[in-house]
Amino acid sequence: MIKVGQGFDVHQLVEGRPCIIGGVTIPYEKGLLGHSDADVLLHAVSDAILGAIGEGDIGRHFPDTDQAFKDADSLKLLEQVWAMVEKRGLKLGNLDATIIAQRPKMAPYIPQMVEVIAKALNTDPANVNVKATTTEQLGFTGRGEGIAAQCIVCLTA
Ligand SMILES: Nc1ccn([C@@H]2O[C@H](COP(=O)(O)O)[C@@H](O)[C@H]2O)c(=O)n1
Ligand SMILES: C[C@@]1(CO)OP(=O)(O)OP(=O)(O)OC[C@H]1O
Repeated sequence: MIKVGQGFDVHQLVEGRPCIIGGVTIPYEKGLLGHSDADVLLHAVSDAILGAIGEGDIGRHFPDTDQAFKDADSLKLLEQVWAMVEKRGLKLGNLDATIIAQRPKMAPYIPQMVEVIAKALNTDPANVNVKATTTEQLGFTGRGEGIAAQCIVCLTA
């Protein structure tokens, strides 16, 4: 049995916030704005997993109206999402994600992001692929106003 899900998220880039992507704090002049730590990649990963198991999205499980999730560590949220998968006796087949950002340069931090995500999902890093693209200076990502991420996951019995 195979279950697939996809996730997509966007957060605004603003001054005075840390830039946390894939559980890694990236040195940059701006950071992502959100109710939680706004880790756009971990949110896309969480939504893909929730989609695969038919459990809606992270907003349903961790509402942004709940002070409990103010500045929440998105890695902890992902761990809670993954516990729902393990409860169903499923494991990760593979995961593929894309960060859409003009800047900062993600490549130096991607190996660490892969390690973080693989550990949270109790899997070999070989099953986790993270990549990045600019939008060639087009649109909100190209203007550096925000960062987007998308993810697809495959879960197996
Ligand atoms: N924020 C980013 C964006 C891209 N990369 C890497 O650069 C390569 C070229 O990007 P294009 O948008 O011109 O295709 C891309 O394949 C990534 O490896 C990055 O590290 N950080
Ligand atoms: C993660 C949550 C948690 O409060 O907050 P945000 O950081 O605002 O992130 P978003 O992707 O907009 O939606 C999910 C929220 O529930």
